[in-house]
Amino acid sequence: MRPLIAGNWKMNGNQREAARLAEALRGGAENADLLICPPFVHIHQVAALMLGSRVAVGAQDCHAAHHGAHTGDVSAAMLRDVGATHVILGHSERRTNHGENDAAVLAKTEAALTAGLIPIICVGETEAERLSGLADSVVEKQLGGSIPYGFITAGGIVAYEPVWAIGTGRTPTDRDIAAMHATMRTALVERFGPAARTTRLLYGGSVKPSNAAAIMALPDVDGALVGGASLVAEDFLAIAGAVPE
Ligand SMILES: O=C(COP(=O)(O)O)[C@@H](O)CO
Repeated sequence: MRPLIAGNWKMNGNQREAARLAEALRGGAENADLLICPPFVHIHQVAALMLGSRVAVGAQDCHAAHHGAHTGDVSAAMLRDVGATHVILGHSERRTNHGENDAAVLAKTEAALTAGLIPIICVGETEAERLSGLADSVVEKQLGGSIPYGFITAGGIVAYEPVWAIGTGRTPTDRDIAAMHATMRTALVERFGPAARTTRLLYGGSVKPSNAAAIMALPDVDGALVGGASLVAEDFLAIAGAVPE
């Protein structure tokens, strides 16, 4: 399957910086699909700039409700309306800073699917959980609790992001990444059947140009979710360029 390199811009950039970064990515990449996920306030502008390009635009979160009295929140339908096609859900920063649990991620994922957005569900263990030998069971529980039926056929995506690798410059060994992706594939196929063999499984956590080729070559790694390096166009394109042909 064609890999996906997704950039999570997190809470960075003003309008001018967002436009400049988006323009620099407009040409896309040879061997991978590109997705960029700006902050909510830049999605409309960036989606307009990307019209007619091979680069998709997504959001970093959505509310579970379609509309209503939810001060400060944004619905999946609103995101679709301003040009988003994807939404990241259950990122560890949302789970930690906003207390989101698997049930909340499940509800948001259902809302995203209803609105016609492709969800990217993030899962991953803390360092303490890995050191205790709990990484597999933590990720399997997150997958079991946050993925609804309909996710696989809608092209839903899963990102394995060990919490301790996010923004730290540290990554699991290639062997550990491959093992976790195999675990996730098995869990998805057991639950959803053979269709889950083509579900994209992304790796995220300190992906950069220097380690992208090795990570992208691993079995069951179908792309990357990139944070810091996605804010520098040359680095993001270099990561996309590291995808094997
Ligand atoms: O959080 C993520 C990884 O961030 P890095 O800065 O690449 O470690 C992931 O969601 C991409 O944003």
